[in-house]
Amino acid sequence: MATAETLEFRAELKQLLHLITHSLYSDPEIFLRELISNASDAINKVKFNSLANEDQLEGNKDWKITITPDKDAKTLTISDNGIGMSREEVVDSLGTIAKSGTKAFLEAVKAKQSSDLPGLIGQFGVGFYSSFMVADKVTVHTRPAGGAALGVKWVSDGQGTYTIESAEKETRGTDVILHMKEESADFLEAWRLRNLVKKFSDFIEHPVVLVTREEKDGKTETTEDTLNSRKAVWLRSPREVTPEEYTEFYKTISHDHEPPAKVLHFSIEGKSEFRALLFIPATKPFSFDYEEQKAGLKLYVQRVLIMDKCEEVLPPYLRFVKGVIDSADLPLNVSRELLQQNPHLETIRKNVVRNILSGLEGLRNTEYEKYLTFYRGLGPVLKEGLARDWENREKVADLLLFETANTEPGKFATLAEYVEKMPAGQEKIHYLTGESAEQLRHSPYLEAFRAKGEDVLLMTDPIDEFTLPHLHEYKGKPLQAADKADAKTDDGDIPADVRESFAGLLIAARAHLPEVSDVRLTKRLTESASCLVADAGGMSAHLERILKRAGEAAGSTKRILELNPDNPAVAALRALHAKVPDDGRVGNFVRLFYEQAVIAEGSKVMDPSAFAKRVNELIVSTSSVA
Ligand SMILES: Nc1ncnc2c1ncn2[C@@H]1O[C@H](COP(=O)(O)OP(=O)(O)OP(=O)(O)O)[C@@H](O)[C@H]1O
Repeated sequence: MATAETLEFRAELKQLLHLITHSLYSDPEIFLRELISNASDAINKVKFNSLANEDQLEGNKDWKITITPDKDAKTLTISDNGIGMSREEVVDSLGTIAKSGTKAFLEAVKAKQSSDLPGLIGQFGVGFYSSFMVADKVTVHTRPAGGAALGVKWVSDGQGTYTIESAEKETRGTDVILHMKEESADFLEAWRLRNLVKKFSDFIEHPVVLVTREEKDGKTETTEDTLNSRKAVWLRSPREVTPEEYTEFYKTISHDHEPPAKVLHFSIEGKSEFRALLFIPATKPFSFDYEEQKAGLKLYVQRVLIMDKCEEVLPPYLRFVKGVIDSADLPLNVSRELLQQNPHLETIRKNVVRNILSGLEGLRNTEYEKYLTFYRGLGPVLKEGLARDWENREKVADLLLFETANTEPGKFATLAEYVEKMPAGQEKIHYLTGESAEQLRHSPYLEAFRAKGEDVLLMTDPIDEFTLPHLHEYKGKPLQAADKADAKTDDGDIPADVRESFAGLLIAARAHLPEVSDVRLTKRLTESASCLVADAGGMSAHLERILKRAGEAAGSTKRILELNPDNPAVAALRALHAKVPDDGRVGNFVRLFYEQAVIAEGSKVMDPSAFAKRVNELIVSTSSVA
């Protein structure tokens, strides 16, 4: 049998423990919520396993989580008769940290001011390790089903190493023994524990029992007192549940430190019966950028937890939603494969999606500021639905917000509002993508639309380039990129004589500019001299920049240079070319029109010093005083 071994925590865990033990955590009391939640999960796991193999229970199914304070020994013990852990599981679970984004999270923490740290760590959710906020030593004594000899003891002071040794344990399950720090001694008071369980863990479905011992007449009297009301929140009537109870439940399942923006609590009856309790977060959780986020809800079948993250009931673009589904119809011993084919699941999923989307709509209509905060963080995730949820894409589109050429900076319009304000004769929804709304507002592409009184959506999320094309149209109006070729705004309306007079210049310009696929006249511009447009099916300049930044070999697609024949500079160049076709300046000036257009679309000119030289030559040639 293996004896005591001292092992090192994995590097990331060491750093995390360092942060925790240096009391950067604002809320040490949450350790109790985390440990009770782990104990409850452990009971759910063995309960689930026993569906297939009752031997696992070893006759021990009087489900219970006990909290035992011992003021003399200064310990607080949280015990469960759950699944327990084998030696390997202890090393895997308590010596390493499984969260995928821990490294990135720690990098981010390093870059922040120390005053921001408590909030950040709280949001990341440190689970078991939060014990070290209140204890200077933690002992875990645990064993899985299979007999006392499988017992294992894990001990650590959270400083970098832990020891692990075999230690017989009579009953299956886990004892977590916290050796409390001096300043955390008040967590050994019964009243304190009572209040905390009521506050954090009232809804835990298994009894949370406070065990106190008192010396009376030379004898030790033990009292057991169940502290929680054990009513699963989702099974209660929404009228009976207080906002605080919802919030505490949400915090337990999400690790979020803020209350949710919206609670959706509903039940469906009929062919498929189920209850759902879903939460929409107030902001993008900090961990969203650092951990892989899988969509999923807790799936209960008749109050037994079947799956902690059932992906089948929630599409990936709604992965920010947390919550519970409790179904009456699914079989208890369902496997993931069988589950996928179960028709009830499809009904659940459809209902869940419909309720979330209308919940978001309700939030937008009644609590706009809250919606805005949610949307600023999670709008880009929601937008994935345009591409991924064909059936609901118009509903997703209803929820989107855009700045437009006409909105005040920082204010938004919905697509429905945009369409409502479209003047008679406007057939398409125009949009322009780029880095910032401010930059786009100055774009020459807006000129002709402005002149016609038509508005343009300004899209600044990188994901817009990928998701918007999937929408195709909204309320029967096709979407059209303002910087892409469109028959309406192209040179069709230009009088034949104007075209004829420019023909020579256009031929010369094409010869001077191998980087464009064509040079032509346009009605798109009313003030500027030139702009670049992509072919109808081509890639916009913005998308090309995004792909290049992401290291994708996008290559450069050639765009079309459009010249505004009414612009005085373009007209002057036409006159110069008509008079002296081989004047050396023609090539330079054509290139300047091209470079202006490159700058206007938000890209960089290839050779800035040559550009400056051309401008300077122009200044010299036109500044001579007669
Ligand atoms: N009481 C327990 N019984 C059995 N296993 C446990 C117990 N407590 C912790 N574990 C194991 O240790 C792992 C790590 O626990 P920890 O609280 O750090 O994270 P978690 O519970 O997996 O994640 P989260 O806190 O985000 O829910 C758990 O996933 C579980 O496998």
